[in-house]
Amino acid sequence: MLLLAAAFIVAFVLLLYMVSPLISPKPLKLPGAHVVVTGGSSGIGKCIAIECYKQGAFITLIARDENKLLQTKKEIEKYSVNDKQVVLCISVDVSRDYEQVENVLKQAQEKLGPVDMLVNCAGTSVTGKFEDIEVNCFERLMAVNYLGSVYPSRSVIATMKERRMGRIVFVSSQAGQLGLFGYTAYSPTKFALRGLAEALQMEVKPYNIYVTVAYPPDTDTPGFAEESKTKPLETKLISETSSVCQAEQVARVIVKDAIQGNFNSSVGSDGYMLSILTSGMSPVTSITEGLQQVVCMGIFRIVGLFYLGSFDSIVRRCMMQREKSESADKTE
Ligand SMILES: NC(=O)C1=CN([C@@H]2O[C@H](COP(=O)(O)OP(=O)(O)OC[C@H]3O[C@@H](n4cnc5c(N)ncnc54)[C@H](OP(=O)(O)O)[C@@H]3O)[C@@H](O)[C@H]2O)C=CC1
Ligand SMILES: CCCCCCCCCCCCCCCC(=O)[C@@H](N)CO
Repeated sequence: MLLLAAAFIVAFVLLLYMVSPLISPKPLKLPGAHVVVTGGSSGIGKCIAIECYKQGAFITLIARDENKLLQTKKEIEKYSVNDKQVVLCISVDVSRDYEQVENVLKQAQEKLGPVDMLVNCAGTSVTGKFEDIEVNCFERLMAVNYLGSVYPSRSVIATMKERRMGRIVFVSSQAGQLGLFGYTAYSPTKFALRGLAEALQMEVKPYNIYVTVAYPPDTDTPGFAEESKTKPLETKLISETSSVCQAEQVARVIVKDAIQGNFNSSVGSDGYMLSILTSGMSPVTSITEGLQQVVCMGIFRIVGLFYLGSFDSIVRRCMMQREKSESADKTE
């Protein structure tokens, strides 16, 4: 009886593998492709642009600061693999005005052809206690991190559907998979990208367009350095649970997953566990991935509960420390 059950499971898994080409997309060919990277003038976005350029792509960089854009263009051009490659720079705020974003993307497509891959990486972060964060920060972060990904994506999707091909990448964050002390303004903007990505993927899959959501851990970038200046102690201590990654490494993983059309992109062992644990009703792009989720989810929840316990104790310790030093101040 047991043997029969085992044989049945093996046969079922084999069957799944036989149909797996049906759900696994064909890899995108980067040589000669047009890749647009918002936030391409710094940090993770810059490294994604370099990674694609090294593989023969034509690049459009989008960000606000023109000087930073030009400087990055020069830096990227050092990695050219043929003399036809172009790096185009566009200075625009991705979160201000939809028409403007649509216009500049039209111009970019006139120059470098239709967009094969759009990487939404422009983003920013503010940390602090809920009551200490200015109300307009909640609006600004939602505008830049969320709407700033909606606008460029909406601008290129019609052409991608016509061509029956394309890749759209959203750069979320580990803070888009779980909420942590200090991230009340930032986390929701990154969670929002996941909802957008799931709904959009269901719409565009029949058109052979694949959506990737990347969840990087803390990564050594100018943006991270800026964020660290005002980070609450709790957030720092909790984040130290996982180590800081290099932007080059994060970019390599994101580009690889986007080319393959993987819905999920994570880095490191914490990233792996978090992605399995929070896979919910997100689409799968390989049988192996689905099986890993089914088998590991329960175990990772147990691991996760220990993490949550340690985070709670960090927060409690910091609170008691603060109260102690405050009462010491008063008695002085
Ligand atoms: N570094 C980290 O620890 C992590 C980062 N992330 C996410 O990765 C992305 C990149 O982060 P990181 O490399 O650290 O960021 P950086 O601050 O180093 O770079 C941000 C880039 O986005 C551009 N940008 C910011 N706002 C706008 C805007 N309104 N319109 C157009 N461009 C804009 C910036 O250029 P300019 O200012 O000139 O416009 C710059 O090119 C962000 O979405 C971030 O949330 C996720 C997880 C971890
Ligand atoms: C089984 C479950 C394992 C859970 C492990 C959890 C580890 C939590 C560490 C979270 C670090 C927060 C990253 C935010 C990065 C970010 O987006 C900003 N730095 C942007 O500037």
